[in-house]
Amino acid sequence: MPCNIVLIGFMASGKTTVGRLLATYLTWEFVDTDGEIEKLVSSPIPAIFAQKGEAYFRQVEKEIIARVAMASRKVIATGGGAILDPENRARLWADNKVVWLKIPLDTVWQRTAGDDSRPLLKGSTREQVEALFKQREPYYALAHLHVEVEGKSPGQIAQEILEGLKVWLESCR
Ligand SMILES: Nc1ncnc2c1ncn2[C@@H]1O[C@H](COP(=O)(O)OP(=O)(O)O)[C@@H](O)[C@H]1O
Ligand SMILES: O=C(O)C1=C[C@@H](OP(=O)(O)O)[C@@H](O)[C@H](O)C1
Ligand SMILES: [Mg+2]
Repeated sequence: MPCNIVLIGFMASGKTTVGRLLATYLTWEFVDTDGEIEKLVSSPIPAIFAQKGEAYFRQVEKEIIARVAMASRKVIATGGGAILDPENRARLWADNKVVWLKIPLDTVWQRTAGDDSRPLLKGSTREQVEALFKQREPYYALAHLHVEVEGKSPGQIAQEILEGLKVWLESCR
């Protein structure tokens, strides 16, 4: 029976950072779908986008999600665009708890200034990123638990997730 916590949210909301910490608190395994993609393709994300394109990246992302969503007692950090695909959503939501790390767009911008690791931010204007943000928000809002990240440390956010999922977590022990 899958019993995973899935972190979703816009780029730089802290899915990877908070997910890793949350997994240590729970003594569960941590999986980052972007990390799994990089391992499978043996290439960093910017190189995958540059050499093979976004469509290829999404195809590999989908394969990885099909695999990890069936795991058990794992904290799964997704990439910010993973929830756009309806099959990904069906797999991530099935028997798992999905948590939205909700970040203001201004904070995304501050956190990623000078960071070249996210091709969709690097190659886009602020207006384009804002459009992506608004397009994705209704899908993030489908999460079981919404956590505002602004002004909180990764540890505080991880604690808030533990508190919010307390009853469900009892059934996963
Ligand atoms: N709660 C937080 N407060 C301040 N900085 C954070 C917080 N969470 C993450 N960060 C920083 O923001 C950046 C993006 O975090 P990351 O975990 O990679 O986000 P995501 O996986 O959602 O893209 C990193 O530099 C990370 O250290
Ligand atoms: O939002 C997106 O479409 C993407 C988010 C990235 O992950 P993070 O959300 O961890 O930055 C990574 O999957 C890729 O660059 C595409
Ligand atoms: Mg990440």
